[in-house]
Amino acid sequence: MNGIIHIGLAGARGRMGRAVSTVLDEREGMVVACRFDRETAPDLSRCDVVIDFTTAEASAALAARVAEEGAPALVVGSTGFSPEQRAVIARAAEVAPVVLSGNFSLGVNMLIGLVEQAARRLSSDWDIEILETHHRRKLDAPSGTALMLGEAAAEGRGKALSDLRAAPRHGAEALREPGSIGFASLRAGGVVGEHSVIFASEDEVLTLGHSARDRSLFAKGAVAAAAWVVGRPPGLYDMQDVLGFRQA
Ligand SMILES: NC(=O)C1=CN([C@@H]2O[C@H](COP(=O)(O)OP(=O)(O)OC[C@H]3O[C@@H](n4cnc5c(N)ncnc54)[C@H](OP(=O)(O)O)[C@@H]3O)[C@@H](O)[C@H]2O)C=CC1
Ligand SMILES: O=C(O)C1=N[C@H](C(=O)O)C[C@H](O)C1
Repeated sequence: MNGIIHIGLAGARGRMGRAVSTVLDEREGMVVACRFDRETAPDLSRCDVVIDFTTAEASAALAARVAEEGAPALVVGSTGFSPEQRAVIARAAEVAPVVLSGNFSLGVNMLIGLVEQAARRLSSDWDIEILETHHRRKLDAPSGTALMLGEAAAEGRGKALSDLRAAPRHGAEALREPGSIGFASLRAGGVVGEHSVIFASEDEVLTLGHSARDRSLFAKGAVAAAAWVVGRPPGLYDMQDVLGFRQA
């Protein structure tokens, strides 16, 4: 490896692929060994790690190849996965190190801990609602970040998100279920990514939130994750691991 980390870039022509490319241009010790897109089949043998911002389907297909070939390491930023697609990524993580995160920003990964703590401390008569706003071209909803925040809130309540997640509200049967966690998604213009977690009792409202100003922050986090994951044992990691938040 001669000290240089060889990066594969999946989704290289996309918004995030271009942002990662720009960060790597300035980064010593890392070179882009190959760029993949919809038409190009990746030559995985040329990469130590692939940074992947594509689609849930494309990321699952890439993970299936890693599961077969045992390499390279993966940093997966795509969102909108089905349980089956997540299972394919978990299989890849049995043979190679994989960092999977719906958000690579430091701020959101701090927020996850704060939300978990608030949900744990505030009694269940505080309703929890999660609101996210993204640009008009985003394919999936709720965002991957909103789901991670929902999982943190559910963990604070000692439950799995699947037990507490409210059905989308629409029409006459939309009354709030006590203890549920609701999600709302807005799509507008060029918004990079806004997330709020609202805790509301009868008398007061606590809002914890994060605002992303530029995609480069996700790109910098993904590049940091790539530097961290190369040489790790196989396993499914996330940004809490990369940032060392899980050790404390
Ligand atoms: N974890 C995080 O911090 C962040 C995650 N994201 C997530 O990253 C993903 C990509 O976002 P974004 O860059 O905005 O989206 P874009 O649509 O701009 O880019 C996606 C890219 O993936 C390519 N692609 C699609 N299908 C395949 C395939 N089968 N094989 C290879 N490449 C493929 C597209 O190619 P083509 O143009 O030909 O369709 C496109 O270049 C989304 O899931 C988004 O939610 C985004 C920001 C931050
Ligand atoms: O699609 C995006 O743009 C983003 N997707 C991620 C998500 O689904 O949470 C992260 C970020 O909010 C931007």
